Amino acid sequence: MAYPTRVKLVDVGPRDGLQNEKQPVPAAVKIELVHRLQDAGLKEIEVTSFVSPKWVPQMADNAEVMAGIRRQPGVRYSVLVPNMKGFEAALASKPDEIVVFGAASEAFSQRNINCSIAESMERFAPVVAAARANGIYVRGAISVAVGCPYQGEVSPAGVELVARLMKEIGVQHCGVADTIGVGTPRKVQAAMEAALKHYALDDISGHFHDTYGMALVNTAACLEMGIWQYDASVAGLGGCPYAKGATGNVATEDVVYMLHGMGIATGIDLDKLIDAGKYISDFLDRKPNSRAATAILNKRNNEACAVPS
Ligand SMILES: CC(C)(COP(=O)([O-])OP(=O)([O-])OC[C@H]1O[C@@H](n2cnc3c(N)ncnc32)[C@H](O)[C@@H]1OP(=O)([O-])[O-])[C@@H](O)C(=O)NCCC(=O)NCCSC(=O)C[C@@](C)(O)CC(=O)[O-]
Repeated sequence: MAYPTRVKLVDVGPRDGLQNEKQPVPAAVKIELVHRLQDAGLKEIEVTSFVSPKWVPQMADNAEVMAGIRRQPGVRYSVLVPNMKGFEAALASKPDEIVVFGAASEAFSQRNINCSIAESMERFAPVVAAARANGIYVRGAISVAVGCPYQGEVSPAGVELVARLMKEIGVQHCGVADTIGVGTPRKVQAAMEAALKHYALDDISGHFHDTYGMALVNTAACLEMGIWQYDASVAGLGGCPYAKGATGNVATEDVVYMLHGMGIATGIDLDKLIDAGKYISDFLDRKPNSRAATAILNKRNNEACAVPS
């Protein structure tokens, strides 16, 4: 299949990226990050999650962050929701999209959302119905689609099962997530093929963490299948609090650099995106975890230091 000519990237940095940070990140900083991402051309931003603050304290300011965003026409703002309590709170903040998140392994489902896969679907079903009744689009995320920190290998059959269950309860989009970044191209393609048994190509996305440095090559493998929607996190922020040892998501800057180099449009201004990544990295007192951002920031510094002849 030919590569897509255009790719949609969802920046999950404000949510997936920051949820695991130990230091408090003020709502104002999260809001500024969202503003910088939309100014860089991101058309979908995963802003926060309406989960239990006892489980993920960093997202406790969800309503404040959603209320503080200067919404830009054409940009979609999504939030994670695990149950009806979360949905009711999220609804008041007017998201364009909600994300219900299940897992392809029983062990991860228990650790992450404290219930079995079957129970998670029972919880999600009324959430999905209520969201759709309110005109809110529903994405589903299938975590640990190629490997689980508690179970080990995850088979494509596990992904297919969760994709089928999500489809049956009315989830409109299926995100296939390599939560701990253990996937390699053929394994990731097999997980995608499993999801494709229940979702159309246009309703599937990839979400890759970069623990083993495989996220870009896995993205390229999915591009070969025609998959044109991906999550990524500015400055490579992130990690799931219930997937110890996993590093951040693939850096949005690296994905944009690769796609533009392949002649694939994203609508994103790489320089502005790098500035957004530097903004949040400076706040967190670290360097952006992006090879492309590091190279371009070094180039900028060298140019600034160059002595005119
Ligand atoms: C799902 C629960 C809530 C079940 O947690 P539980 O303890 O089984 O829930 P419960 O219904 O028994 O309620 C216990 C307490 O939590 C409260 N509660 C219950 N629900 C909510 C809510 N929505 N918002 C706020 N509070 C809530 C509830 O009111 C009660 O409060 P208490 O009476 O003790 O004071 C919990 O396990 C949880 O919050 N888990 C979230 C874990 C999480 O956010 N993980 C990271 C996101 S997933 C991810 O990062 C992966 C992804 C998507 O990026 C893709 C990938 O890479 O894999």
